[in-house]
Amino acid sequence: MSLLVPTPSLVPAGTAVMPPMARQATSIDTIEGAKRKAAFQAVEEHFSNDMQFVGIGSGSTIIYGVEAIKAYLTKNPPKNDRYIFFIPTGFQSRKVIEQAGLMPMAFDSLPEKVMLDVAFDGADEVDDELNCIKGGGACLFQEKLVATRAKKFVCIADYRKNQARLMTKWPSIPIEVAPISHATVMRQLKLLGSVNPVLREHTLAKTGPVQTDQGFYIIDAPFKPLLTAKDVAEGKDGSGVDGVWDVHTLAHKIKAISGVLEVGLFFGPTGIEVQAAGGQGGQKPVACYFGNRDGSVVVTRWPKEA
Ligand SMILES: O=C[C@H](O)[C@H](O)[C@H](O)COP(=O)(O)O
Repeated sequence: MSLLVPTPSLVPAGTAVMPPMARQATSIDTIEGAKRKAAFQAVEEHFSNDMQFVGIGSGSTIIYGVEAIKAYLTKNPPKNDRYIFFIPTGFQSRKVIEQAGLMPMAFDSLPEKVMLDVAFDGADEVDDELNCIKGGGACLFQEKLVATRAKKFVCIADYRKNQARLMTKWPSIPIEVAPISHATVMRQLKLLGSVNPVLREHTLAKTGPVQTDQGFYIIDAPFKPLLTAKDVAEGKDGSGVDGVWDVHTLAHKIKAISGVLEVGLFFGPTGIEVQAAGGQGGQKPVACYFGNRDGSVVVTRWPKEA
């Protein structure tokens, strides 16, 4: 049976509004099963009951991540009734944590020196170097804050998200902007080579632009497929000539536009190195778990195994 990808019941209506081209007809059972399988494997390999602070991302896939954490903790409760605190990346994420009976802690309540033991999240597309596009559900800013604060970031997705380069199947880069600046940011994005950036609106157009948890807007900016660091090392030009960019250069260019709060490109170092790098790109995952149609899970790790 071929149906539209469902809005998960835990996602408040109007929150997870995907860019138009992402709404593809697909088999619900297969995709949801693939995501769930990937989530359980990711949690099995990266979560344990002696952790103290755990980041929880947003979207439909992370719901299975929380289900897997809950299942693990039911079998293996933390010793001495100790709490594990789960740091959400937005409203939906907090609801998912609460509904699982886990203990949320606001990002800005974290003790100053604390690093999260791990942060789990989904992605819209992941390339060969584990750079990610995120923000399909309009949650990229808090996701980047939380990922940047984690000792390791682990991504959970399905096979559709696994591409050699970003912008292969996913149509656009989500960019969170201050409402007053949206028109000027769109003009600047066109100058960078984005052919038709659009202000994301609710499906019901009369309700206006989608607003993020910060009350900001999202612009979805299409670009040509983005070059990886390997492409650049091999001599390909990612400086924007003919609208061809590499991930790092484009992310920095967009972030520098006045009015941009955050760009939905996660790149840069992994783990604790991120702090030294100032957290510019968020961080990319140390591993991404892609659930497949046949029930298998492909794991890509960074740095790549030899
Ligand atoms: O803004 C939303 C987040 O970046 C999500 O993690 C991303 O869109 C993936 O969502 P889903 O798991 O629903 O595909």
